[in-house]
Amino acid sequence: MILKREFSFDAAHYLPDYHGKCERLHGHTYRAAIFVEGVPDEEGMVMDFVELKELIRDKLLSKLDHSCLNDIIKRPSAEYIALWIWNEMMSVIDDGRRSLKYVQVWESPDSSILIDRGDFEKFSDRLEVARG
Ligand SMILES: Nc1nc2c(c(=O)[nH]1)N=C([C@H](O)[C@H](O)COP(=O)(O)OP(=O)(O)OP(=O)(O)O)CN2
Ligand SMILES: [Zn+2]
Repeated sequence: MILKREFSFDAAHYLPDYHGKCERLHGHTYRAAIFVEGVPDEEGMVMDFVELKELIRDKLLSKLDHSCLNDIIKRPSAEYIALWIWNEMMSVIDDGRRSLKYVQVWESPDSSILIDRGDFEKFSDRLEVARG
């Protein structure tokens, strides 16, 4: 079974080296979704939605909401934001019985990226995290 929790955050960003309006600082109300695959436990749950909500708040929203994403990720395209979210969440989701299945990030209601484990393994080395 695949469980999903969606959430949103407001953030500013600009795309370095992009030739067009997005190279200038601007903002989005991003939407994102975490998909967890697993089997129901003795309580009948793949994962407790309350636990997932708290992990999203502590691991993601505390850093992303009302941030400038370029302070966190050097090239904050939706693609790289999804890789960053995967990197933050995989260790707290994966426990042998359940695992992170997909991360989806919407930059606008009509534009989103969906990544899976294979994408993370292939492209995580391209993720440049801003430091300091
Ligand atoms: N594959 C990607 N393409 C683009 C990304 C991205 O993350 N991945 N990001 C951008 C910019 O961030 C840009 O802000 C998005 O612009 P747009 O799609 O035009 O969205 P708007 O909501 O600003 O659209 P309006 O029509 O201006 O309201 C570009 N490409
Ligand atoms: Zn943008």
